Amino acid sequence: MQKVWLQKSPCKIQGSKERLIGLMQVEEYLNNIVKRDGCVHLTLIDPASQKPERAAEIAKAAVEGGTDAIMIGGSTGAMGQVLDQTLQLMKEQIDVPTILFPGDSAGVSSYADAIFFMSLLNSRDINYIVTNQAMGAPLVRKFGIEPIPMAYLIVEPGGTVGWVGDARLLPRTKPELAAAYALAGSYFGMRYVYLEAGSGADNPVPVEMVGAVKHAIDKGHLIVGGGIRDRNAAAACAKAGADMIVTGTAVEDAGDVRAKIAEFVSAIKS
Ligand SMILES: CC(C)=CCC/C(C)=C/CC/C(C)=C/CC/C(C)=C/COP(=O)(O)OP(=O)(O)O
Ligand SMILES: O=P(O)(O)OC[C@@H](O)CO
Ligand SMILES: [Mg+2]
Repeated sequence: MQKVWLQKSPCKIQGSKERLIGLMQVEEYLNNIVKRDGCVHLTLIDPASQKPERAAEIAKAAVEGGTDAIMIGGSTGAMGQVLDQTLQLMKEQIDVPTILFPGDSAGVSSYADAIFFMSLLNSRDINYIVTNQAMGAPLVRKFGIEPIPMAYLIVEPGGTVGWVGDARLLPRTKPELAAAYALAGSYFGMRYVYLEAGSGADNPVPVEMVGAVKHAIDKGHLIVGGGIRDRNAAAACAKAGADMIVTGTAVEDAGDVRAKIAEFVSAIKS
């Protein structure tokens, strides 16, 4: 596919350096792939898990395997310089968008193209609902990063991110609760919903829940992640209504990153 997000004319954003991409363009790029292929594949890379050079290699192999964009973030570990360096090296190797997936305002880097500007709607902690976002928002503006408004919902078991984000975990057997939160997010104007089982979860979000949430948000876009390890799990989520699939651990653990990504990509794209 032509890289629509790179074709746009340069756009000057107040207070930031000139960038090749402007507001809305990564979101359009992703949405166009959903229209074209039925589903997007996103590779999650945690900058704290390896050296920047290795992260750039993984990103390159992921793009060769057919991933559509790179998400970068982690719920624990250092960000700052490591995040900046990781993104800088990645940008030399890849030609797909880089999207921040931040745990707090320290996860905002000027070297990314976009940010999932998310609120953890089922958190008990105001910091994860709005305070971290308020601390990060001026940086997003200053750096000229494209914010993509997103409702982040954590489902049992929730993993590290469930604990860090103090989530009142959505029960796996209650798709209607997840759908209610997703609907609330869409009424707040969030165009994306992310259903998260937690990185490394034994099982992904149940397909019944994926279907119920997709039905509730209608034209909104649904991202599903956590515990997706093989083509069957990825295909089941896509078939149930996920517009985008995230894989992190399976890619980190893969001997052959390119082949592992190709497995996911062929499973989810029509
Ligand atoms: C928009 C801004 C500036 C901040 C958002 C702040 C929010 C809502 C954070 C949600 C909670 C959180 C800690 C999210 C981290 C996102 C993430 C990278 C999860 C994946 O991390 P894991 O892989 O589960 O955890 P490890 O990093 O421990 O591997
Ligand atoms: O590491 P995995 O299990 O693929 O999970 C990815 C993502 O949903 C975590 O935020
Ligand atoms: Mg992780």
